[in-house]
Amino acid sequence: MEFSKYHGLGNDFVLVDNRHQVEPVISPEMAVQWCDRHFGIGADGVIFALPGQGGTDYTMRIYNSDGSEPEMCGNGIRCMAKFLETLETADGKAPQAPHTYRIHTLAGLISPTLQPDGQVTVDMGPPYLLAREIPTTLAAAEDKVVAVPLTVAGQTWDVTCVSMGNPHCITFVEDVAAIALESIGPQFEHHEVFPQRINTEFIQVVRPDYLKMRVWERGAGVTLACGTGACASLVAGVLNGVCDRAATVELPGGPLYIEWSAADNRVYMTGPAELAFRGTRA
Ligand SMILES: N[C@@H](CCC[C@H](N)C(=O)O)C(=O)O
Repeated sequence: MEFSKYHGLGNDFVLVDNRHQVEPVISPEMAVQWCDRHFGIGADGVIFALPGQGGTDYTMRIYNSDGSEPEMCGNGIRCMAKFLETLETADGKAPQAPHTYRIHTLAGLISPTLQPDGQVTVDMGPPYLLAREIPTTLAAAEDKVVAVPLTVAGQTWDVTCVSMGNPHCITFVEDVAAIALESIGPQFEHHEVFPQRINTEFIQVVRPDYLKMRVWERGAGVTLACGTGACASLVAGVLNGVCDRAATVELPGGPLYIEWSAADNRVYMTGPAELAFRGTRA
């Protein structure tokens, strides 16, 4: 089976041309094998470019490296836009930048735009802020979860929860480098207050327009970048009054530019996506 390996700031994915059928061509169990960095191709997830639904151009589905299926992936959808550009070019229908794709995801319609400079800007839709939308039991169902105390590993953290279609728990800290992500991350991910598990971001506010972030991803562990996490963190920063509505979010793999528009309440993410290599998997 042919595949392409892409990454967005080191958050890496195996991309599969699945345009001929509506179900992913490999199972979640096979995705776990493909993602294995010693015995497989090595990736944070496997992404399938499927036929569109409900008037969209394409559908994106993704399996995390543990085989679970998240609703959305910000770095992944930038990679998918680049992958589609290559597939369409091979079909003799090369899109001219700026070009916007309408992509159906489990988080609804998401629209990435290929920019003339090679970057991809994604209309990530509105953030979801109510406890029932995250979901979490940290607050009453119709309340927002902003700077709510949560005890993890014997320490109390003031957390803010935001869904970008997938769930995120954000904590603002003095120094992101001091966080023991490998040990604390899994304890957030599997905490009983998060019935669908959670992605966990630690944020250091360098300036109101410049945030540093480290992430523990649900189903993937420590990754070099998380697009939905950067969007959720910017929204959390605004809700806590510690950052501007537009900011650069510096991740271990590099920077993303994020804006939460006051005009339309939607979050916009701009960043790179690169082909690493193509291959064939038996
Ligand atoms: N790395 C992604 C998010 C992938 C899904 C996440 N692990 C989850 O389970 O929600 C991104 O760039 O957004």
